[in-house]
Amino acid sequence: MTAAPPDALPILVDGRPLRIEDVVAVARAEARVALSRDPAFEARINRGADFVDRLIAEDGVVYGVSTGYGDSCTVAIPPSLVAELPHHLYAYHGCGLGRFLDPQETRAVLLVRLQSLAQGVSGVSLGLLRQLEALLAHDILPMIPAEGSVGASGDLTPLSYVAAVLCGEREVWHQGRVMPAAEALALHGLQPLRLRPKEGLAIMNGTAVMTALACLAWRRADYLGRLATRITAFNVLASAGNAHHFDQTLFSVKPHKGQQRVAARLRADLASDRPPRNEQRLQDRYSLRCAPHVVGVLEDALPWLRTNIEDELNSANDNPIIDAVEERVLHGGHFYGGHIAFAMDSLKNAVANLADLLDRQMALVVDARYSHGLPANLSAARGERAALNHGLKALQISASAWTAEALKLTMPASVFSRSTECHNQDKVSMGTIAARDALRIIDLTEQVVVALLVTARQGITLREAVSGELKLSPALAGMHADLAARVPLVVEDRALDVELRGLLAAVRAETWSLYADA
Ligand SMILES: N[C@@H](Cc1ccc(O)cc1)C(=O)O
Repeated sequence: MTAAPPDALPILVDGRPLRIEDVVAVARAEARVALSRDPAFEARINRGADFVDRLIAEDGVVYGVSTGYGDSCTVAIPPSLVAELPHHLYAYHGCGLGRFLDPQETRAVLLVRLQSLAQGVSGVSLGLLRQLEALLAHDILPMIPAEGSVGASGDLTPLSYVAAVLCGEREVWHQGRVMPAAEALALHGLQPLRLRPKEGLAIMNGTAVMTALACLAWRRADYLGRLATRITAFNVLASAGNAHHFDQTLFSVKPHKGQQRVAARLRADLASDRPPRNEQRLQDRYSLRCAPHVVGVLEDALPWLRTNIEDELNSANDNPIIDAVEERVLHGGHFYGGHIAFAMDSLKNAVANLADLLDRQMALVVDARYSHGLPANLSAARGERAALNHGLKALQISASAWTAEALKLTMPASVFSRSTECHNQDKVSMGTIAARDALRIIDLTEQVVVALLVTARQGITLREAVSGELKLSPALAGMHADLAARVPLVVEDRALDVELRGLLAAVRAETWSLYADA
């Protein structure tokens, strides 16, 4: 993937709120970023940086500007060395390890940091904002190691890689390869920055990495909730289940709005109207009957998760905050990512529960004891070849492995706060770890989802073979036909991994439009 096309929609950064969708569009290179050229905006930014300059000249001492950082704030830096200080900040934080953020994640980080600095209270120059804009415009992506942030004092270590690249140091991903940052800047006629006194802290002392990852996780979780709902509908039909578990009156007495929406989606998919006075089969197992109660937890959480994520996205999450209007320096802890930590720990739980729900549904549908007439392992082989073929047996085992791994990762990260940095940072959020866990759980849940898409493709066809043609709603018929085109019916045993990877790519691309209700 490369930079957004020049005619892509611009997302204006001028200090006004952005939404998760804006971050996702920039991450996916579907939109480009335009920093405001409005003179009032530019004046507001310059005023902050000018105030910091004046303050140093007039007062001599400003935390993090003419002192050491954090616990070292009692150390005064000699005036002749102050200019070197911000470069030391990113230099000694260059100790990140682990995987590198991928291009989508990195673009999201750049935009999220730009959005925070554009609030105009971080005391940075317009030149710094423009350099961030230029990295996005030319798709010059700092190689950012994912590990090494405690998520308070923000994402100091990973963001040191952004600071260094702005100054022409360390490495970037550009034009399909890793290259020195200086080379990439030169290719586009960009000058490395020389950071002004407060600018190292302003770039690094914030929550941009965890917030960027949270935006991407939220979007994928939203789609997973929809997929889990659609897959439940397929499994109800494949296993000759009871569509009336999702009855409107039934859900009118349980007022969770998201849960009601999931039930309504299932009603629409199953084209079910009023249940008869007495059902032939009274109650299906919980993984089918309680699907709205499981998917609904995510559905009801998504709006408040959005609020938390977007409030962080639109915040000045830096320290100190520079109030150039009242001419004050406000020392606080806005780099503390507690809301993102809690949001991501919660999202982990809700998404892993989707994996668990779907894994249990698959266990029912592949088991001839519970599937009401479907062949064992959903094998389509007939006659003497039936003995030879094992259908989806291994796929169900794999789905259980992916589910177990997702569930294992739901341990909250935010409760593992440690006192660090000589007890200055004695309570920290671990929000970046929570966000990374959330993404991993989402990866695993997407894998469970594609196993279930193969199950749905197989299960619906085999139900029709057993019970005659099903009257599928147009949405289900269309999606089943699409799945059938992607995955030929499994009759003779075959390796499914290539098809599964194809389905994974389709999930990541949000290929199927699912539910226009919200
Ligand atoms: N985040 C700390 C500053 C800090 C920066 C870098 C460090 O290595 C340590 C601490 C504060 O604002 O109080």
